[in-house]
Amino acid sequence: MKFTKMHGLGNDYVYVNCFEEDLCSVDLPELARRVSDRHFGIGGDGLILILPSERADFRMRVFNNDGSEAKNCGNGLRCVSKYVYDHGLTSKQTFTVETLGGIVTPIVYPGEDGKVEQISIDMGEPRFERSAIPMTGIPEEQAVEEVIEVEDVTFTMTAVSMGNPHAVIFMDEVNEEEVRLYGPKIEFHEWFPERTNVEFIQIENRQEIHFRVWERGTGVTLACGTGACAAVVAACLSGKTDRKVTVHLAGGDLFIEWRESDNRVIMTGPATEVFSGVYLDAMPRKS
Ligand SMILES: N[C@H](CCC[C@H](N)C(=O)O)C(=O)O
Repeated sequence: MKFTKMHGLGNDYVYVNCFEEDLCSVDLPELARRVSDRHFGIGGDGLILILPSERADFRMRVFNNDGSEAKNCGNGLRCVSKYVYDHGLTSKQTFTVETLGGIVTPIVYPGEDGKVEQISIDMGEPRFERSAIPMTGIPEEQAVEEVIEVEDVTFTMTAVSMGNPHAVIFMDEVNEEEVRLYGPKIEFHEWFPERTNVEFIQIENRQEIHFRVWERGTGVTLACGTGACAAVVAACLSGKTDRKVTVHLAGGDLFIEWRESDNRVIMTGPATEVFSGVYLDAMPRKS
């Protein structure tokens, strides 16, 4: 199986062009687990498929490294957008990509060599209602600056869906130890029947956020695009930032705007193609 290794600010995935590879009979969750293994496989935070779509120009499927399928992936969308333009699957600089969380609209910006350097993606509107996250166990219809408790420790949390679930935790100071300690406990918290991504944010000023993430189905990653969108929406909703914010992630910066005119979230940042290869190990077949 031919693959391409790409990353968005260090959030790295194994990409397969399914216009060329037929994975219809493959056990995709098992393939994601195998190729993501950084010792026995290719290595990555998961597997992303680039597919034809009947509703958009392309379709993206995302599998975390535990094999769970996700409904959206911001860093993945920027890499898919770069891939389809750089590899000639489209000559358009703006197009549509279907995800399980909805259809998004990337705009790619090629550099002097004609290869895409920056990508802006209209990620659509954030959603807060319980049913959209999904969330259970709270009386309110939305969780905005809700107090969430894990093992006698309480946090202030806002839940936002960007097609996938995010629990944004406001911290006075973000540290890696607390991300690793409390991330999984909140990911599996009883309020989130489908688990959740967990963003820990520290407000630097009205235009900057310090950000770390524990991703559902993967754990600590260097960046999370949908999480950065959710973090800006949560911070702005609480009056802590403006609508245009630079998010400082472990792997680099993303620029996020929660546009007042149409309530849509625009994510801008880079994408990198690292190498291509052929995966020679046995392909897991659907049982
Ligand atoms: N772990 C996420 C999927 C990947 C999202 C993240 N890598 C991004 O860039 O948005 C989930 O299960 O919803």
